[in-house]
Amino acid sequence: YQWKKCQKLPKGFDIQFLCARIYNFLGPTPLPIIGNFHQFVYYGLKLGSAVAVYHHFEKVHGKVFTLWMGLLPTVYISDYDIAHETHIKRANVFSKRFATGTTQHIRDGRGIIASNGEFWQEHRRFALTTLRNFGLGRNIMEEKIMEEYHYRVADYTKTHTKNGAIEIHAGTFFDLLVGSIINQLLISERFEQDDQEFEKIKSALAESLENFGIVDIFFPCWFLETPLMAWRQKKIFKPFDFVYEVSVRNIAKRVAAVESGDHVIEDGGNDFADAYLLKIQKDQRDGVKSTFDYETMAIDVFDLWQAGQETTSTTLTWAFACLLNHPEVVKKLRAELMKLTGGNRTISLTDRPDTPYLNATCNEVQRIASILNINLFRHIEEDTVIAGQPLAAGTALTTQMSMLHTDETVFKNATEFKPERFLENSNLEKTLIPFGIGKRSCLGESLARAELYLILSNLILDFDIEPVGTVPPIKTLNPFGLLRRPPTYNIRFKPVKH
Ligand code: HEM
Repeated sequence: YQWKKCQKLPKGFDIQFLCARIYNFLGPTPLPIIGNFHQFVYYGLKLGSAVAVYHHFEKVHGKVFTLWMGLLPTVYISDYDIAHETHIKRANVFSKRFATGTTQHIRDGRGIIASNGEFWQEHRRFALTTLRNFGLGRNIMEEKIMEEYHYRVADYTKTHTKNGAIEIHAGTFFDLLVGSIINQLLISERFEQDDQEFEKIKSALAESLENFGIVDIFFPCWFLETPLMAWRQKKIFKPFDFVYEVSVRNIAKRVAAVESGDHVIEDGGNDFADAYLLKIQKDQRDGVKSTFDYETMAIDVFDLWQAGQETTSTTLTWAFACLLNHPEVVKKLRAELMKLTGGNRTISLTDRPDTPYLNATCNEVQRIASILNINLFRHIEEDTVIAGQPLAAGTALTTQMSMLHTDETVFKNATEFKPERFLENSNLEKTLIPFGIGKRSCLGESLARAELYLILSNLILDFDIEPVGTVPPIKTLNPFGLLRRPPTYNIRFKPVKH
């Protein structure tokens, strides 16, 4: 690895310079075969979370350090300017997804999250254009979100009212609401409270994501699929298999409905599935070699559903855990929203310029939630230099948002939930990157931002909130998992009489 770097040193580098920088660049000293796994486990047990372990290595080795995951060097960036320089200014080198392990199970290089090259470009562009055509970033999106919001609140009012207030499990409420929004966009279907399939999808995803860890990211997929790893497959693969099965079934149902004439696609269609079928038909008509077929359609839908459901629902569950702990924030929010609406109308996306405190609260929620303990990795295909340090081809690299968002030099008292910090320092927003950075950043950012803004604000405008039982701690349930799960709690929504 070192030899390879020496052979292709960029202009201006010499061996002495390289040696001087090597300790800083390499991070903790790795052992043969296992790399830094043992240090990761040791500090993990000592410090209690993946993010704390990363911060420990950052303190010793700087804002760019390497951990060897077995034989693979993985580089971590925890500085916004370096992240910007690499992911945006030099996007051509830093935009390839590192996708081995479980991400390739089912996908096999397809879908949007784990694909690369032309396939990724085509499918990402298609998904973005299609979602935009169906309203992403426009009024239609707001209408769809608010329709689901009103439906879900009315539904729970009917079934879960106790002493004049709705009492619910927060996670389930946001799961159903957000799951229905993305499902409406994809296949025009809403989930209902007693939907057994939805329950199964949710518990399957929760099981997978709770158990998903370093082994599943870095070990090659073929190895994870061997009988030796059967214990892991049951926990990680099986639940994903079920979610994919549902996607395949939904696509088959739509195709059958179109063929039988029960579903007619008019004017570009009503949802993502319609648009995809039109694209398949068009490519067939034009006789072009196409990567759009029923199988890739099921994988794209599987990717969008997974990426769009769990992330946003998790963030909203974090949001209300924070708000239950901070009634003073709720009071300020209510005052801002009442001043704007007089209690006579709902909050709309066009209110954004007039809701500085709400905007700051959404930012602070995303910072505290930092829903990925471990961000997705990029794959470096050529020798390069980053922050003055040589980097060999074959390295996996990531900007670790969970570290950036808890950097005490940027966000003082980082564990404290304090929306005011974004009002006191307008530069802070720039360093908040919950959706990632660069070409591979989140495809659903504008949808997710709209959901967070509209759902959070309208719930605060319409209801007083109280915990059922004790106030949930602002603490994750799985400090080492990929997705940083929020606490589980029940919440009471008491309608406000305006
Ligand atoms: C609060 C909600 C959300 C958060 C915090 C979030 C965060 C992220 C992050 C951090 C990434 C990886 C970025 C990187 O590699 O640098 C990502 C990728 C992605 N997200 Fe989201 N996301 C959210 C909601 C959504 C929604 C609603 C959708 C779908 C409509 C979506 C679809 C995707 C897709 C398809 C990718 C892969 C993009 C690619 O590889 O080109 N996300 N998201």
